[in-house]
Amino acid sequence: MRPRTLLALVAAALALALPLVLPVFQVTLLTNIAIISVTVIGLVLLTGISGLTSFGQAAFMGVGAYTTALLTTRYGWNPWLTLPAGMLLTALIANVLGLITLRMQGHYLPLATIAWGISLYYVFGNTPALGGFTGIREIPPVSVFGLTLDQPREFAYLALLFLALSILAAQFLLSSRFGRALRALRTGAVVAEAFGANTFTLRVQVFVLSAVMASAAGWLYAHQQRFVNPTPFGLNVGIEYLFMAVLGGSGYVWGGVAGAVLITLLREVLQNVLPRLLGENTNYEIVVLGVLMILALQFARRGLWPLVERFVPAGTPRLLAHALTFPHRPAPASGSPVLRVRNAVKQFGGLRAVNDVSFDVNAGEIVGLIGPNGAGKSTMFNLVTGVNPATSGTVEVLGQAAGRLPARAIHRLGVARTFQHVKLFPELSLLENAMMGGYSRASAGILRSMLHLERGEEAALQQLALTQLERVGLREQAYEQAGNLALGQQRLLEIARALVADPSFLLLDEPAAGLRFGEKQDLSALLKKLRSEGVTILIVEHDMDLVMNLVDRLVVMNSGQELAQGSPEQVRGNPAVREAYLGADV
Ligand SMILES: Nc1ncnc2c1ncn2[C@@H]1O[C@H](COP(=O)(O)OP(=O)(O)OP(=O)(O)O)[C@@H](O)[C@H]1O
Repeated sequence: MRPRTLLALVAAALALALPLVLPVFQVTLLTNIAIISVTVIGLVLLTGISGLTSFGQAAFMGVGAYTTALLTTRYGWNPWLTLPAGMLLTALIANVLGLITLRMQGHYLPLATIAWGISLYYVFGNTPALGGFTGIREIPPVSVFGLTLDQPREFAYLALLFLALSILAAQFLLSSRFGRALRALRTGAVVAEAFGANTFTLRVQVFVLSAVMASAAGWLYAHQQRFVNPTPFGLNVGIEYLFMAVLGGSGYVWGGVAGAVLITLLREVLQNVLPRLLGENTNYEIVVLGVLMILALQFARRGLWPLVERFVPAGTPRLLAHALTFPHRPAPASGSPVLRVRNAVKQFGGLRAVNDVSFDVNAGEIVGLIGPNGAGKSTMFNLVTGVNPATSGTVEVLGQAAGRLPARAIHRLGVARTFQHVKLFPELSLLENAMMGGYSRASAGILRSMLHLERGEEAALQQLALTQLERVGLREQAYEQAGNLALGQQRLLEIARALVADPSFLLLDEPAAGLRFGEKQDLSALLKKLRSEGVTILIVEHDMDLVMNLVDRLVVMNSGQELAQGSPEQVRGNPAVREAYLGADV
Protein backbone atom coordinates (compact mmCIF):
# COMPACT_ATOMS: atom_id res chain seq x y z
CA MET A 1 0.00 0.00 0.00
CA ARG A 2 1.22 3.51 -0.83
CA PRO A 3 2.33 5.59 2.18
CA ARG A 4 -0.21 8.30 1.34
CA THR A 5 -3.10 5.84 1.18
CA LEU A 6 -1.99 4.51 4.55
CA LEU A 7 -1.94 8.04 5.96
CA ALA A 8 -5.45 8.67 4.65
CA LEU A 9 -6.66 5.42 6.22
CA VAL A 10 -5.11 6.38 9.57
CA ALA A 11 -6.86 9.75 9.33
CA ALA A 12 -10.17 8.02 8.54
CA ALA A 13 -9.74 5.59 11.47
CA LEU A 14 -8.97 8.50 13.80
CA ALA A 15 -12.02 10.38 12.53
CA LEU A 16 -14.19 7.36 13.32
CA ALA A 17 -12.69 6.72 16.75
CA LEU A 18 -12.12 10.18 18.17
CA PRO A 19 -15.76 11.28 18.62
CA LEU A 20 -16.29 8.14 20.73
CA VAL A 21 -13.22 8.36 22.94
CA LEU A 22 -12.63 12.08 23.48
CA PRO A 23 -14.31 14.07 26.26
CA VAL A 24 -17.33 16.08 25.04
CA PHE A 25 -15.51 19.41 25.12
CA GLN A 26 -12.82 18.08 22.81
CA VAL A 27 -15.39 16.47 20.54
CA THR A 28 -16.86 19.94 20.04
CA LEU A 29 -13.38 21.20 19.22
CA LEU A 30 -13.01 18.39 16.69
CA THR A 31 -16.33 19.35 15.10
CA ASN A 32 -15.22 22.99 14.91
CA ILE A 33 -12.02 21.90 13.18
CA ALA A 34 -13.96 19.78 10.67
CA ILE A 35 -16.34 22.66 9.88
CA ILE A 36 -13.53 25.19 9.51
CA SER A 37 -11.53 22.74 7.38
CA VAL A 38 -14.33 22.56 4.81
CA THR A 39 -14.06 26.34 4.34
CA VAL A 40 -10.27 26.28 4.34
CA ILE A 41 -10.15 23.52 1.69
CA GLY A 42 -12.26 25.82 -0.49
CA LEU A 43 -9.66 28.52 0.15
CA VAL A 44 -6.87 26.15 -0.82
CA LEU A 45 -8.55 25.62 -4.19
CA LEU A 46 -9.15 29.34 -4.60
CA THR A 47 -5.98 30.86 -3.23
CA GLY A 48 -3.24 28.25 -3.08
CA ILE A 49 -4.08 26.49 -6.33
CA SER A 50 -5.70 29.20 -8.44
CA GLY A 51 -3.84 32.21 -6.99
CA LEU A 52 -6.98 34.22 -6.13
CA THR A 53 -6.61 35.64 -2.63
CA SER A 54 -9.84 36.02 -0.69
CA PHE A 55 -10.31 37.51 2.77
CA GLY A 56 -14.04 37.13 2.56
CA GLN A 57 -14.75 33.39 2.89
CA ALA A 58 -16.23 33.74 6.39
CA ALA A 59 -18.97 35.94 4.90
CA PHE A 60 -20.00 33.10 2.57
CA MET A 61 -20.20 30.82 5.61
CA GLY A 62 -22.55 33.45 6.98
CA VAL A 63 -24.80 33.22 3.92
CA GLY A 64 -25.16 29.45 4.42
CA ALA A 65 -25.66 29.79 8.17
CA TYR A 66 -28.22 32.61 7.98
CA THR A 67 -30.16 30.94 5.15
CA THR A 68 -30.77 27.84 7.23
CA ALA A 69 -31.33 29.85 10.42
CA LEU A 70 -34.03 31.95 8.77
CA LEU A 71 -35.72 29.23 6.75
CA THR A 72 -35.83 26.69 9.59
CA THR A 73 -36.88 29.02 12.43
CA ARG A 74 -39.28 31.29 10.57
CA TYR A 75 -40.65 29.11 7.79
CA GLY A 76 -40.22 25.67 9.31
CA TRP A 77 -38.09 24.24 6.46
CA ASN A 78 -36.36 20.94 6.93
CA PRO A 79 -32.58 21.58 7.36
CA TRP A 80 -31.84 19.15 4.53
CA LEU A 81 -33.69 21.50 2.19
CA THR A 82 -32.01 24.61 3.52
CA LEU A 83 -28.57 23.15 2.74
CA PRO A 84 -29.04 23.25 -1.07
CA ALA A 85 -31.01 26.48 -0.74
CA GLY A 86 -28.09 28.14 1.08
CA MET A 87 -25.57 26.74 -1.37
CA LEU A 88 -27.64 27.99 -4.29
CA LEU A 89 -28.03 31.46 -2.81
CA THR A 90 -24.29 31.59 -2.06
CA ALA A 91 -23.51 30.46 -5.60
CA LEU A 92 -25.69 33.26 -6.98
CA ILE A 93 -24.08 35.91 -4.76
CA ALA A 94 -20.57 34.59 -5.49
CA ASN A 95 -21.32 34.48 -9.19
CA VAL A 96 -22.36 38.14 -9.24
CA LEU A 97 -19.40 39.19 -7.07
CA GLY A 98 -17.05 37.04 -9.16
CA LEU A 99 -18.21 38.48 -12.46
CA ILE A 100 -17.59 41.97 -11.08
CA THR A 101 -14.32 41.43 -9.21
CA LEU A 102 -12.44 38.54 -10.81
CA ARG A 103 -11.22 40.56 -13.76
CA MET A 104 -9.19 42.58 -11.29
CA GLN A 105 -5.47 41.90 -11.16
CA GLY A 106 -2.84 42.22 -8.43
CA HIS A 107 -3.90 43.63 -5.08
CA TYR A 108 -7.29 44.89 -6.31
CA LEU A 109 -8.92 41.48 -5.97
CA PRO A 110 -7.94 40.95 -2.29
CA LEU A 111 -9.12 44.51 -1.59
CA ALA A 112 -12.43 43.74 -3.26
CA THR A 113 -12.84 40.58 -1.13
CA ILE A 114 -12.26 42.70 1.97
CA ALA A 115 -14.92 45.13 0.77
CA TRP A 116 -17.62 42.51 0.27
CA GLY A 117 -16.51 40.63 3.40
CA ILE A 118 -17.25 43.75 5.43
CA SER A 119 -20.44 44.52 3.50
CA LEU A 120 -21.98 41.09 4.07
CA TYR A 121 -21.10 41.27 7.78
CA TYR A 122 -23.08 44.51 8.08
CA VAL A 123 -25.92 43.10 6.00
CA PHE A 124 -26.20 40.27 8.58
CA GLY A 125 -25.96 42.70 11.50
CA ASN A 126 -28.29 45.39 10.19
CA THR A 127 -31.10 43.29 8.76
CA PRO A 128 -33.94 43.09 11.33
CA ALA A 129 -35.27 39.87 9.76
CA LEU A 130 -31.88 38.27 10.54
CA GLY A 131 -32.06 39.34 14.20
CA GLY A 132 -29.58 42.21 13.89
CA PHE A 133 -26.36 41.84 15.89
CA THR A 134 -28.08 39.56 18.42
CA GLY A 135 -28.77 37.00 15.70
CA ILE A 136 -31.20 34.10 15.43
CA ARG A 137 -31.72 31.51 18.19
CA GLU A 138 -33.37 28.14 18.53
CA ILE A 139 -32.23 26.74 15.21
CA PRO A 140 -33.53 23.14 15.09
CA PRO A 141 -31.10 20.22 15.05
CA VAL A 142 -30.47 18.12 11.95
CA SER A 143 -32.00 14.65 11.78
CA VAL A 144 -30.68 11.70 9.81
CA PHE A 145 -32.96 8.68 9.25
CA GLY A 146 -35.01 9.65 12.30
CA LEU A 147 -31.95 10.18 14.48
CA THR A 148 -31.73 13.72 15.82
CA LEU A 149 -28.15 14.97 15.85
CA ASP A 150 -28.45 17.18 18.92
CA GLN A 151 -25.55 15.64 20.84
CA PRO A 152 -21.96 16.72 20.17
CA ARG A 153 -20.70 13.17 19.52
CA GLU A 154 -23.35 12.45 16.90
CA PHE A 155 -23.01 15.82 15.24
CA ALA A 156 -19.23 15.35 15.04
CA TYR A 157 -19.78 12.46 12.62
CA LEU A 158 -21.90 14.63 10.35
CA ALA A 159 -19.19 17.33 10.30
CA LEU A 160 -16.48 14.73 9.66
CA LEU A 161 -18.53 13.26 6.82
CA PHE A 162 -18.72 16.71 5.20
CA LEU A 163 -14.98 17.08 5.68
CA ALA A 164 -14.23 13.66 4.16
CA LEU A 165 -16.41 14.45 1.14
CA SER A 166 -14.71 17.84 0.74
CA ILE A 167 -11.23 16.29 0.87
CA LEU A 168 -12.18 13.62 -1.64
CA ALA A 169 -13.90 16.02 -4.04
CA ALA A 170 -11.01 18.49 -3.87
CA GLN A 171 -8.44 15.75 -4.49
CA PHE A 172 -10.41 14.40 -7.44
CA LEU A 173 -10.79 17.90 -8.82
CA LEU A 174 -7.08 18.63 -8.55
CA SER A 175 -6.10 15.46 -10.34
CA SER A 176 -8.46 16.22 -13.24
CA ARG A 177 -8.27 18.26 -16.44
CA PHE A 178 -10.13 21.01 -14.60
CA GLY A 179 -7.66 20.94 -11.70
CA ARG A 180 -4.66 21.15 -14.00
CA ALA A 181 -6.20 24.22 -15.64
CA LEU A 182 -6.82 25.72 -12.18
CA ARG A 183 -3.14 25.25 -11.33
CA ALA A 184 -2.29 27.08 -14.53
CA LEU A 185 -4.31 30.13 -13.42
CA ARG A 186 -1.73 31.12 -10.84
CA THR A 187 1.41 31.23 -12.95
CA GLY A 188 0.50 30.21 -16.47
CA ALA A 189 -2.77 31.73 -17.61
CA VAL A 190 -1.22 32.27 -21.06
CA VAL A 191 -0.56 28.52 -21.30
CA ALA A 192 -4.08 27.66 -20.17
CA GLU A 193 -5.56 29.97 -22.81
CA ALA A 194 -3.14 28.68 -25.44
CA PHE A 195 -4.49 25.16 -24.84
CA GLY A 196 -8.14 26.07 -24.99
CA ALA A 197 -9.14 27.05 -21.43
CA ASN A 198 -11.26 30.10 -20.73
CA THR A 199 -9.35 31.39 -17.72
CA PHE A 200 -11.95 33.94 -16.68
CA THR A 201 -14.70 31.31 -16.59
CA LEU A 202 -12.38 29.02 -14.61
CA ARG A 203 -11.77 31.81 -12.11
CA VAL A 204 -15.47 32.40 -11.63
CA GLN A 205 -16.12 28.66 -11.28
CA VAL A 206 -13.48 28.08 -8.62
CA PHE A 207 -14.60 31.21 -6.81
CA VAL A 208 -18.21 29.98 -6.73
CA LEU A 209 -17.06 26.49 -5.67
CA SER A 210 -15.04 27.80 -2.73
CA ALA A 211 -17.96 30.02 -1.69
CA VAL A 212 -20.38 27.08 -1.87
CA MET A 213 -18.03 24.97 0.28
CA ALA A 214 -17.94 27.80 2.84
CA SER A 215 -21.73 27.95 2.67
CA ALA A 216 -22.02 24.22 3.49
CA ALA A 217 -19.65 24.80 6.41
CA GLY A 218 -21.90 27.67 7.54
CA TRP A 219 -24.92 25.36 7.45
CA LEU A 220 -23.06 22.89 9.67
CA TYR A 221 -22.02 25.68 12.02
CA ALA A 222 -25.61 26.93 12.38
CA HIS A 223 -26.90 23.46 13.28
CA GLN A 224 -24.02 22.76 15.62
CA GLN A 225 -24.38 26.01 17.56
CA ARG A 226 -28.16 26.18 17.02
CA PHE A 227 -27.65 29.92 17.06
CA VAL A 228 -26.11 32.45 14.68
CA ASN A 229 -24.99 36.06 14.94
CA PRO A 230 -22.66 38.07 12.64
CA THR A 231 -19.46 37.72 14.74
CA PRO A 232 -18.15 34.40 13.30
CA PHE A 233 -18.64 35.69 9.78
CA GLY A 234 -16.68 38.93 10.04
CA LEU A 235 -13.57 40.04 8.21
CA ASN A 236 -11.15 39.09 11.01
CA VAL A 237 -12.42 35.50 10.88
CA GLY A 238 -12.00 35.53 7.09
CA ILE A 239 -8.40 36.63 7.58
CA GLU A 240 -7.87 33.84 10.10
CA TYR A 241 -9.11 31.25 7.58
CA LEU A 242 -6.61 32.57 5.10
CA PHE A 243 -3.88 32.27 7.77
CA MET A 244 -4.88 28.66 8.29
CA ALA A 245 -4.56 27.88 4.59
CA VAL A 246 -1.20 29.65 4.32
CA LEU A 247 0.24 28.15 7.51
CA GLY A 248 -0.88 24.61 6.69
CA GLY A 249 0.15 24.85 3.05
CA SER A 250 -2.22 26.63 0.73
CA GLY A 251 -1.21 24.50 -2.26
CA TYR A 252 -2.36 21.27 -0.61
CA VAL A 253 -5.79 19.98 0.37
CA TRP A 254 -4.36 18.32 3.47
CA GLY A 255 -2.43 21.53 4.14
CA GLY A 256 -5.77 23.29 4.59
CA VAL A 257 -6.85 20.66 7.13
CA ALA A 258 -3.48 20.86 8.90
CA GLY A 259 -3.76 24.65 9.15
CA ALA A 260 -7.26 24.44 10.59
CA VAL A 261 -6.14 21.83 13.16
CA LEU A 262 -3.03 23.76 14.14
CA ILE A 263 -4.51 27.19 14.59
CA THR A 264 -7.68 25.99 16.31
CA LEU A 265 -5.71 23.84 18.77
CA LEU A 266 -3.04 26.45 19.30
CA ARG A 267 -5.61 29.13 20.01
CA GLU A 268 -7.26 26.81 22.53
CA VAL A 269 -3.97 26.03 24.29
CA LEU A 270 -2.85 29.64 24.32
CA GLN A 271 -6.21 30.81 25.67
CA ASN A 272 -5.67 28.45 28.61
CA VAL A 273 -1.95 28.91 29.15
CA LEU A 274 -1.34 32.60 28.56
CA PRO A 275 -3.71 33.99 31.22
CA ARG A 276 -2.06 31.67 33.75
CA LEU A 277 1.41 32.84 32.75
CA LEU A 278 0.58 36.49 32.38
CA GLY A 279 -1.95 36.54 35.19
CA GLU A 280 -4.62 38.46 33.34
CA ASN A 281 -7.45 37.80 30.99
CA THR A 282 -6.30 39.37 27.74
CA ASN A 283 -6.15 38.40 24.07
CA TYR A 284 -2.44 37.75 23.84
CA GLU A 285 -3.04 34.57 21.88
CA ILE A 286 -3.78 36.74 18.86
CA VAL A 287 -0.35 38.36 19.20
CA VAL A 288 1.32 34.93 19.47
CA LEU A 289 -0.57 33.64 16.43
CA GLY A 290 0.49 36.75 14.49
CA VAL A 291 4.15 36.19 15.38
CA LEU A 292 3.87 32.52 14.39
CA MET A 293 2.40 33.55 11.08
CA ILE A 294 5.30 35.89 10.39
CA LEU A 295 7.78 33.13 11.28
CA ALA A 296 5.99 30.65 9.05
CA LEU A 297 5.98 33.08 6.13
CA GLN A 298 9.68 33.65 6.69
CA PHE A 299 10.81 30.04 7.08
CA ALA A 300 8.12 27.88 5.45
CA ARG A 301 6.61 29.95 2.67
CA ARG A 302 4.72 27.02 1.22
CA GLY A 303 3.33 26.14 4.64
CA LEU A 304 3.89 23.13 6.86
CA TRP A 305 2.35 20.38 4.74
CA PRO A 306 5.20 20.16 2.21
CA LEU A 307 7.48 19.34 5.17
CA VAL A 308 5.20 16.42 6.05
CA GLU A 309 5.01 15.28 2.42
CA ARG A 310 8.76 14.89 2.32
CA PHE A 311 8.37 11.94 4.68
CA VAL A 312 5.42 10.52 2.76
CA PRO A 313 6.47 10.29 -0.88
CA ALA A 314 3.68 10.28 -3.44
CA GLY A 315 5.05 7.33 -5.42
CA THR A 316 4.31 6.68 -9.08
CA PRO A 317 0.80 7.76 -10.00
CA ARG A 318 -1.56 5.01 -11.03
CA LEU A 319 -2.43 4.91 -14.69
CA LEU A 320 -6.16 4.69 -15.30
CA ALA A 321 -7.66 1.89 -17.35
CA HIS A 322 -10.40 1.95 -20.02
CA ALA A 323 -9.24 4.92 -22.04
CA LEU A 324 -11.72 6.51 -24.43
CA THR A 325 -10.48 7.30 -27.91
CA PHE A 326 -10.49 10.92 -28.92
CA PRO A 327 -11.18 11.52 -32.60
CA HIS A 328 -8.10 12.39 -34.64
CA ARG A 329 -8.29 15.84 -36.22
CA PRO A 330 -8.32 15.54 -40.03
CA ALA A 331 -5.36 17.43 -41.51
CA PRO A 332 -6.15 20.17 -44.05
CA ALA A 333 -5.67 19.11 -47.69
CA SER A 334 -2.01 19.22 -48.67
CA GLY A 335 -1.09 22.63 -50.10
CA SER A 336 -4.23 24.40 -48.83
CA PRO A 337 -3.57 27.67 -46.93
CA VAL A 338 -3.07 27.20 -43.21
CA LEU A 339 -1.81 30.69 -42.45
CA ARG A 340 -2.26 33.87 -44.51
CA VAL A 341 -0.64 37.00 -43.16
CA ARG A 342 -1.36 40.19 -45.13
CA ASN A 343 0.25 43.54 -44.34
CA ALA A 344 0.33 42.74 -40.63
CA VAL A 345 1.37 45.57 -38.34
CA LYS A 346 1.85 45.41 -34.57
CA GLN A 347 2.52 48.65 -32.81
CA PHE A 348 3.67 48.89 -29.17
CA GLY A 349 3.49 52.60 -28.38
CA GLY A 350 5.99 54.22 -30.71
CA LEU A 351 7.58 50.88 -31.74
CA ARG A 352 6.46 48.89 -34.78
CA ALA A 353 7.49 45.40 -33.73
CA VAL A 354 5.87 43.97 -36.88
CA ASN A 355 5.73 46.33 -39.83
CA ASP A 356 3.74 45.44 -42.94
CA VAL A 357 4.59 41.74 -43.10
CA SER A 358 2.87 39.32 -45.53
CA PHE A 359 3.46 35.61 -46.01
CA ASP A 360 1.66 32.28 -46.33
CA VAL A 361 2.12 28.85 -44.79
CA ASN A 362 0.48 25.98 -46.66
CA ALA A 363 -0.59 22.58 -45.34
CA GLY A 364 2.20 20.03 -45.14
CA GLU A 365 5.02 22.60 -45.11
CA ILE A 366 7.66 23.44 -42.57
CA VAL A 367 8.28 27.17 -42.77
CA GLY A 368 11.10 28.86 -40.87
CA LEU A 369 10.65 32.38 -39.51
CA ILE A 370 14.11 33.75 -38.95
CA GLY A 371 15.76 37.06 -38.23
CA PRO A 372 18.15 38.67 -35.77
CA ASN A 373 17.19 39.38 -32.16
CA GLY A 374 14.34 41.86 -31.88
CA ALA A 375 13.25 41.29 -35.51
CA GLY A 376 9.64 40.72 -34.42
CA LYS A 377 9.41 36.92 -34.74
CA SER A 378 7.85 36.23 -31.35
CA THR A 379 5.48 39.15 -31.83
CA MET A 380 4.40 37.58 -35.11
CA PHE A 381 3.81 34.27 -33.27
CA ASN A 382 1.61 36.14 -30.83
CA LEU A 383 -0.43 37.65 -33.67
CA VAL A 384 -0.95 34.21 -35.18
CA THR A 385 -1.87 32.49 -31.91
CA GLY A 386 -4.26 35.19 -30.70
CA VAL A 387 -2.17 36.38 -27.74
CA ASN A 388 -2.13 39.87 -29.28
CA PRO A 389 -4.33 41.22 -32.06
CA ALA A 390 -2.64 42.94 -35.01
CA THR A 391 -2.86 46.73 -35.06
CA SER A 392 -3.72 46.53 -38.75
CA GLY A 393 -3.58 44.04 -41.58
CA THR A 394 -5.06 40.54 -41.51
CA VAL A 395 -3.94 37.24 -40.06
CA GLU A 396 -6.01 34.27 -41.18
CA VAL A 397 -5.45 30.92 -39.44
CA LEU A 398 -7.07 27.79 -40.86
CA GLY A 399 -9.61 29.93 -42.64
CA GLN A 400 -10.52 32.12 -39.65
CA ALA A 401 -9.54 35.76 -39.04
CA ALA A 402 -7.26 35.54 -35.98
CA GLY A 403 -7.64 39.19 -35.01
CA ARG A 404 -11.08 38.69 -33.51
CA LEU A 405 -10.46 35.36 -31.81
CA PRO A 406 -8.93 34.77 -28.36
CA ALA A 407 -5.98 32.38 -28.10
CA ARG A 408 -8.22 29.55 -26.84
CA ALA A 409 -10.45 29.77 -29.90
CA ILE A 410 -7.48 29.72 -32.27
CA HIS A 411 -6.15 26.69 -30.42
CA ARG A 412 -9.46 24.91 -30.93
CA LEU A 413 -9.09 25.40 -34.68
CA GLY A 414 -6.13 23.02 -34.46
CA VAL A 415 -3.22 25.29 -33.53
CA ALA A 416 -0.70 24.41 -30.81
CA ARG A 417 2.48 26.20 -29.81
CA THR A 418 5.57 26.24 -27.67
CA PHE A 419 6.98 29.34 -26.01
CA GLN A 420 10.28 31.13 -26.42
CA HIS A 421 10.52 31.46 -22.64
CA VAL A 422 9.51 27.98 -21.52
CA LYS A 423 6.18 27.98 -19.73
CA LEU A 424 5.82 24.75 -17.81
CA PHE A 425 4.54 23.90 -14.34
CA PRO A 426 7.75 22.90 -12.56
CA GLU A 427 6.06 21.24 -9.57
CA LEU A 428 3.93 18.98 -11.74
CA SER A 429 5.22 15.82 -13.35
CA LEU A 430 6.17 15.65 -17.01
CA LEU A 431 3.07 13.51 -17.50
CA GLU A 432 0.74 16.12 -16.00
CA ASN A 433 2.42 18.91 -17.94
CA ALA A 434 1.99 16.99 -21.18
CA MET A 435 -1.63 16.17 -20.32
CA MET A 436 -2.38 19.89 -20.17
CA GLY A 437 -1.97 19.90 -23.93
CA GLY A 438 -5.10 17.79 -24.22
CA TYR A 439 -7.35 20.21 -22.33
CA SER A 440 -9.56 20.98 -25.29
CA ARG A 441 -9.79 17.37 -26.43
CA ALA A 442 -11.52 16.38 -23.19
CA SER A 443 -14.69 17.95 -21.85
CA ALA A 444 -15.21 17.06 -18.16
CA GLY A 445 -16.30 20.09 -16.16
CA ILE A 446 -16.13 20.87 -12.48
CA LEU A 447 -18.86 18.46 -11.31
CA ARG A 448 -17.75 15.43 -13.27
CA SER A 449 -14.20 16.06 -12.13
CA MET A 450 -15.15 16.34 -8.45
CA LEU A 451 -17.03 13.05 -8.68
CA HIS A 452 -14.14 11.48 -10.64
CA LEU A 453 -16.52 10.48 -13.41
CA GLU A 454 -14.00 11.57 -16.05
CA ARG A 455 -11.80 8.48 -15.74
CA GLY A 456 -12.20 7.45 -19.39
CA GLU A 457 -11.04 10.86 -20.60
CA GLU A 458 -8.24 11.03 -18.07
CA ALA A 459 -7.01 7.57 -19.06
CA ALA A 460 -6.99 8.66 -22.70
CA LEU A 461 -5.06 11.84 -21.86
CA GLN A 462 -2.54 9.80 -19.87
CA GLN A 463 -2.00 7.46 -22.81
CA LEU A 464 -1.67 10.33 -25.28
CA ALA A 465 0.76 12.15 -23.00
CA LEU A 466 2.92 9.05 -22.53
CA THR A 467 2.98 8.44 -26.29
CA GLN A 468 4.12 11.98 -27.04
CA LEU A 469 6.67 11.91 -24.19
CA GLU A 470 8.06 8.77 -25.77
CA ARG A 471 8.28 10.56 -29.11
CA VAL A 472 10.39 13.38 -27.71
CA GLY A 473 12.53 10.97 -25.69
CA LEU A 474 11.19 11.81 -22.23
CA ARG A 475 9.11 8.70 -21.45
CA GLU A 476 11.56 7.50 -18.81
CA GLN A 477 11.18 10.70 -16.80
CA ALA A 478 7.37 10.84 -17.12
CA TYR A 479 6.78 10.87 -13.36
CA GLU A 480 9.54 13.28 -12.41
CA GLN A 481 8.92 16.94 -11.75
CA ALA A 482 9.25 19.11 -14.85
CA GLY A 483 11.35 21.59 -12.86
CA ASN A 484 14.14 19.00 -12.61
CA LEU A 485 14.70 18.94 -16.39
CA ALA A 486 17.47 20.81 -18.15
CA LEU A 487 16.25 23.72 -20.26
CA GLY A 488 16.62 21.89 -23.57
CA GLN A 489 14.51 19.00 -22.30
CA GLN A 490 11.92 21.41 -20.99
CA ARG A 491 11.58 22.63 -24.57
CA LEU A 492 11.05 19.04 -25.71
CA LEU A 493 8.40 18.66 -23.04
CA GLU A 494 6.65 21.73 -24.44
CA ILE A 495 6.64 20.04 -27.84
CA ALA A 496 5.15 16.87 -26.34
CA ARG A 497 2.47 19.01 -24.65
CA ALA A 498 1.66 20.69 -27.96
CA LEU A 499 1.45 17.31 -29.74
CA VAL A 500 -1.02 15.95 -27.18
CA ALA A 501 -3.41 18.56 -28.61
CA ASP A 502 -3.28 16.75 -31.98
CA PRO A 503 -2.57 19.99 -33.87
CA SER A 504 -2.89 20.58 -37.60
CA PHE A 505 -0.65 23.62 -37.27
CA LEU A 506 2.29 23.61 -34.87
CA LEU A 507 4.19 26.78 -33.97
CA LEU A 508 7.59 26.25 -32.38
CA ASP A 509 9.46 29.21 -30.84
CA GLU A 510 13.18 28.38 -30.67
CA PRO A 511 12.67 24.68 -29.89
CA ALA A 512 16.35 23.77 -30.29
CA ALA A 513 17.78 26.38 -27.88
CA GLY A 514 19.64 24.49 -25.16
CA LEU A 515 19.60 21.11 -26.95
CA ARG A 516 22.78 19.10 -27.51
CA PHE A 517 23.85 18.12 -31.04
CA GLY A 518 22.30 14.64 -30.92
CA GLU A 519 19.07 16.00 -29.44
CA LYS A 520 18.86 18.56 -32.24
CA GLN A 521 19.15 15.79 -34.81
CA ASP A 522 16.41 13.85 -33.04
CA LEU A 523 14.26 16.97 -33.01
CA SER A 524 14.81 17.54 -36.71
CA ALA A 525 13.86 13.93 -37.46
CA LEU A 526 10.72 14.26 -35.31
CA LEU A 527 9.61 17.43 -37.10
CA LYS A 528 10.14 15.82 -40.50
CA LYS A 529 8.09 12.83 -39.33
CA LEU A 530 5.30 15.15 -38.18
CA ARG A 531 5.34 16.83 -41.59
CA SER A 532 4.96 13.45 -43.24
CA GLU A 533 1.94 12.85 -41.00
CA GLY A 534 0.33 16.04 -42.30
CA VAL A 535 1.23 18.50 -39.52
CA THR A 536 2.09 21.99 -40.79
CA ILE A 537 4.89 23.70 -38.87
CA LEU A 538 6.04 27.30 -38.43
CA ILE A 539 9.34 27.41 -36.61
CA VAL A 540 11.36 30.30 -35.18
CA GLU A 541 14.93 29.15 -34.68
CA HIS A 542 18.38 30.66 -34.45
CA ASP A 543 20.29 27.44 -35.24
CA MET A 544 20.88 27.91 -38.96
CA ASP A 545 22.23 24.39 -39.54
CA LEU A 546 19.05 22.90 -38.18
CA VAL A 547 16.77 25.37 -39.99
CA MET A 548 18.45 25.11 -43.39
CA ASN A 549 18.28 21.32 -43.36
CA LEU A 550 14.72 21.16 -42.13
CA VAL A 551 12.45 23.76 -43.65
CA ASP A 552 10.75 23.94 -47.04
CA ARG A 553 10.65 27.71 -47.07
CA LEU A 554 11.95 30.63 -45.06
CA VAL A 555 10.53 34.02 -44.14
CA VAL A 556 13.23 36.44 -42.99
CA MET A 557 12.35 39.41 -40.78
CA ASN A 558 14.51 42.33 -39.76
CA SER A 559 13.50 45.25 -37.53
CA GLY A 560 9.85 44.27 -37.82
CA GLN A 561 9.92 44.14 -41.62
CA GLU A 562 9.91 41.26 -44.02
CA LEU A 563 13.35 41.08 -45.60
CA ALA A 564 13.11 38.04 -47.85
CA GLN A 565 11.18 34.84 -48.54
CA GLY A 566 12.05 31.68 -50.40
CA SER A 567 13.71 28.29 -50.24
CA PRO A 568 16.76 27.87 -47.98
CA GLU A 569 18.99 28.13 -51.09
CA GLN A 570 17.35 31.36 -52.26
CA VAL A 571 17.60 32.91 -48.82
CA ARG A 572 21.18 31.77 -48.41
CA GLY A 573 22.06 33.52 -51.66
CA ASN A 574 20.16 36.73 -50.89
CA PRO A 575 22.68 39.58 -50.34
CA ALA A 576 20.28 41.62 -48.20
CA VAL A 577 19.83 38.67 -45.85
CA ARG A 578 23.58 38.05 -45.72
CA GLU A 579 24.22 41.66 -44.86
CA ALA A 580 21.44 42.18 -42.38
CA TYR A 581 21.42 38.90 -40.61
CA LEU A 582 23.31 35.84 -41.61
CA GLY A 583 26.79 37.32 -42.07
CA ALA A 584 29.17 36.71 -44.93
CA ASP A 585 30.14 33.09 -44.21
CA VAL A 586 26.82 31.34 -43.88
N1 LIG B 1 4.59 43.61 -25.28
C1 LIG B 1 5.53 44.42 -25.80
N2 LIG B 1 5.55 45.73 -25.51
C2 LIG B 1 6.49 46.55 -26.05
N3 LIG B 1 7.45 46.14 -26.89
C3 LIG B 1 7.48 44.83 -27.21
C4 LIG B 1 6.52 43.90 -26.69
N4 LIG B 1 6.80 42.68 -27.20
C5 LIG B 1 7.89 42.84 -28.00
N5 LIG B 1 8.29 44.13 -28.00
C6 LIG B 1 9.38 44.68 -28.77
O1 LIG B 1 9.18 44.33 -30.11
C7 LIG B 1 10.42 44.04 -30.73
C8 LIG B 1 10.37 42.67 -31.38
O2 LIG B 1 10.40 41.72 -30.33
P1 LIG B 1 10.23 40.16 -30.56
O3 LIG B 1 10.34 39.49 -29.23
O4 LIG B 1 9.03 39.91 -31.37
O5 LIG B 1 11.54 39.85 -31.41
P2 LIG B 1 12.16 38.45 -31.80
O6 LIG B 1 12.44 38.52 -33.25
O7 LIG B 1 11.31 37.36 -31.32
O8 LIG B 1 13.53 38.52 -31.03
P3 LIG B 1 14.32 37.33 -30.26
O9 LIG B 1 14.92 36.48 -31.31
O10 LIG B 1 15.33 38.06 -29.47
O11 LIG B 1 13.31 36.65 -29.44
C9 LIG B 1 11.50 44.18 -29.68
O12 LIG B 1 12.08 45.47 -29.80
C10 LIG B 1 10.73 44.07 -28.40
O13 LIG B 1 11.35 44.80 -27.36
